[in-house]
Amino acid sequence: MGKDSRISIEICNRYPNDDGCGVKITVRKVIWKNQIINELYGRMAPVNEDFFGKHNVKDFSVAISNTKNDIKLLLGPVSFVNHDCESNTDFFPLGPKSTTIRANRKISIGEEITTYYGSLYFGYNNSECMCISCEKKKDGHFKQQSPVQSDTDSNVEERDNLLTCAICGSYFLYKSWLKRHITSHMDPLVSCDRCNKVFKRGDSLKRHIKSMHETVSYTCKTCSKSFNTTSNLKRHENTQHGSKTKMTCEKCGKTFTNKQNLSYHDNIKHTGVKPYKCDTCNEEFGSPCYLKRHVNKEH
Ligand SMILES: C[S@@+](CC[C@H](N)C(=O)[O-])C[C@H]1O[C@@H](n2cnc3c(N)ncnc32)[C@H](O)[C@@H]1O
Repeated sequence: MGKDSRISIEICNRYPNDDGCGVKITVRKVIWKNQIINELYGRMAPVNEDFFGKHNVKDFSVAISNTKNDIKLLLGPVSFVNHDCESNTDFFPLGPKSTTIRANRKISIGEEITTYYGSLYFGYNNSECMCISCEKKKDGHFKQQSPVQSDTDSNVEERDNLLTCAICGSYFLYKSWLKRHITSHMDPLVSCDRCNKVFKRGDSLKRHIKSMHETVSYTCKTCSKSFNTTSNLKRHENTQHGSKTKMTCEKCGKTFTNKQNLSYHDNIKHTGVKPYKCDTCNEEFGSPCYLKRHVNKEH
């Protein structure tokens, strides 16, 4: 980092998984709410569930989103930013493969810049998270754990309408979520009888069989090309046969398949107009998608 940089990189011994050579990013000049911290950019490389079979997740700088099917390796300076469940920045995507972060409140000199990796990075519901907010609230890694029981059926405990996993103490609203979670404590269970690929969960195996071995095909009426899912066919029709006229942004030349997406882009990138208001805290956003992301994270 240059002498005039807003941020600096410092040694951080808080997290055992960093093996004594961890770092953190701190602030040297005040960063105001909504300022984009473009020094901390990153490139995202999608990975699939197989990745976890071959690597220890924590060997990498990995950002995991809220669904197990949308996992991205995050590379570049942003990967030095640690996670906090009440982070002072959010990811600010720059395109499908790159991102940076944006302050969600004022960050004062000396404060650490933190962000939110998603709810699965440190175990389900971040039950192993060691961030400062979890420490203060006695949550994550600092939460009192339920005692371990030997019988799987007795690993289900109902408390105040929430279900608790007695192995790791994570809470779940629905029994089906808890059941699925419990399989994550077990060894790989199921294998595909057609190609011997191993999966931790039955629903992953089902998805695999459907996409790899069951050749239902959807045919394009214009060029007769076949696709294994309707969404792939739809994407092909839109991109190859131009069923939708492309809309071009006059200010930067970026194209969109519909007027609405062009208008969201114009709000966010060019005009700063924010027509979508959060009912709970009145914060305003340039697109419904940004508003939805805010509501999911904050409320
Ligand atoms: C994306 S890197 C962040 C930078 C990291 N401190 C370093 O020195 O490379 C993610 C790693 O940082 C550590 N870490 C960051 N935030 C954490 C948290 N809230 N709880 C536990 N470990 C955390 C873990 O070792 C994690 O695998």
